[in-house]
Amino acid sequence: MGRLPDAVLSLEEQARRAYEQLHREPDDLAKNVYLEQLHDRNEVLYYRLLTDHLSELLPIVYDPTVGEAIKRYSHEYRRPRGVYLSMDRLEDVRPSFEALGLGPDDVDLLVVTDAEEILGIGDWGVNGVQISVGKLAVYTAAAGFHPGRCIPVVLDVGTDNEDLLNDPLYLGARHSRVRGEQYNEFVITYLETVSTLYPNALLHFEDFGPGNARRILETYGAHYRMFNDDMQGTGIITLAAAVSALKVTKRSFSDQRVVVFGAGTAGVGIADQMRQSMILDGLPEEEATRRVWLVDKQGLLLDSMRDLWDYQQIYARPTSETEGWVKSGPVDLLTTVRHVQPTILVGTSTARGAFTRDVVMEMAKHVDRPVIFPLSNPTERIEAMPADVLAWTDGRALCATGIPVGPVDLNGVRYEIGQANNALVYPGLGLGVVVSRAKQVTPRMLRAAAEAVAGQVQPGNGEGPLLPPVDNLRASSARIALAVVQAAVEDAIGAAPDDPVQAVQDAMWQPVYTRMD
Ligand SMILES: NC(=O)C1=CN([C@@H]2O[C@H](COP(=O)(O)OP(=O)(O)OC[C@H]3O[C@@H](n4cnc5c(N)ncnc54)[C@H](O)[C@@H]3O)[C@@H](O)[C@H]2O)C=CC1
Ligand SMILES: CC(=O)C(=O)O
Ligand SMILES: [Mg+2]
Repeated sequence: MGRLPDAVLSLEEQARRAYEQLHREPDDLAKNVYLEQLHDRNEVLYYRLLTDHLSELLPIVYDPTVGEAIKRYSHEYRRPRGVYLSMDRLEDVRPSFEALGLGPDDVDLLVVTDAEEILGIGDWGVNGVQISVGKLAVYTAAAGFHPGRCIPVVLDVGTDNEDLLNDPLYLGARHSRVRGEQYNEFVITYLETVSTLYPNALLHFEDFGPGNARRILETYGAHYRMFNDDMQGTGIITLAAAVSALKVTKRSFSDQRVVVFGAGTAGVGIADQMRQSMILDGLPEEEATRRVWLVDKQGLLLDSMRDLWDYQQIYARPTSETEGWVKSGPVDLLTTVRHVQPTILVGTSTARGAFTRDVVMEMAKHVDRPVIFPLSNPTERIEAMPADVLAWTDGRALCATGIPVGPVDLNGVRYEIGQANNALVYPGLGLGVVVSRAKQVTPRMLRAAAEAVAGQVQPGNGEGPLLPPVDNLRASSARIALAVVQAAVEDAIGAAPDDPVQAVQDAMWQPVYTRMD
């Protein structure tokens, strides 16, 4: 008694006050820290704010500010959030989850990272837990996942980041990154534990290094309900943006030549989706593979190179094809563009500014409407800004970016830039998996999600965005979820609810206080 002021505020009034407080924070990182503290103090209020101001606050709790928050995590740390699993204590994996007190039907989703390749900023050890937290915030705000039914997880396998290892405040295991058998044992222990304790949950993998990301998905994807966001989520959101771009150019996938710059987890995931779409459009497999060119640090990937990852090899070009392209040394991006004359250029390289004026103008010489997607995150890694790309091409380019970018005004025309970030698709995809209780995430479900995204935009002559706006993410996620439920039923791995539209709505949690009578 006597310990509270007299007034009783509604959730809306509290949200107004929190919004005012947020706006007094001096910069985006401070806003992120403020919101995380609110998240700890009052989860419903946090989500009310996030849901009501999604397009404004998504860049604060998620991409690009989350990158800064991850770098600063051990210094800004206030309270733990999530499950921290250490490679040095395998025996603690199961008890760590059991201690949450959640039963087999209480969990819909786990997001896990080992933080080897966080966004485009590399290895951030245990700090990477914030990418799991950020991805889950998007799941809840964008698709109504109940926050009490989701678990963020970090696999702390050590770090090779010298700054962290030598930072007295670093919160993770203070040794180099463990690989090989011991790493595999850790991952399988995680998979077995969570799939036994929470048999209906979707297992989302985020920001693993390129070798592990693909190997884990390929080895275990058929046995667990799992999804790799960087490979599959990025692949399908980029595919959706490409489908929209082709509505403008009025061409089909079978006419495309695709150059992907940065042939890692995201880049090859995108290449795979593009290739698959060409095959569906009627190209023979071999021909579809030949329509994709990968360029990485060593230049255009060639079959004579001995240092290629196994997943890059199918796209390696015959060395003979490039005869006469260069006097000596690697075939760089500009030379590749000059000879290949791509219709679509994708950037997943983390190399800021790599899509130079020369590269873009060379591409625009050969195609009327160059499709250019600089997808690297965060802002300091983007290959080119759409304002430059549009100016260099006199408004002919069709752009989408990984980070949120405002509209570009050029010669009296306003161009809206779609955000080709997997956040625009994974929440709806996940909701569809949960509603259908699908046992796996199949190619048909992925493609259904991409088509559901692309079906929501009318890009006009290219001035409209290639992807739906973030403001409308809840409605967009519901549409994606419906399409995914349908695809799961067609694949006979999920159940059809009597009324799928209502089932999707019912599954979406709303940030409101529950009555306590
Ligand atoms: N928009 C979106 O939804 C997503 C964007 N990304 C972004 O894509 C980028 C790559 O992410 P991941 O594929 O997960 O990383 P990754 O490490 O698996 O792949 C990066 C690739 O780029 C290559 N690379 C690095 N510097 C290069 C240079 N100067 N020239 C050519 N190639 C270079 C690396 O060798 C590697 O093969 C990051 O910036 C990430 O934020 C990743 C996932 C989703
Ligand atoms: C968006 C995302 O998943 C990434 O940049 O890694
Ligand atoms: Mg990622």
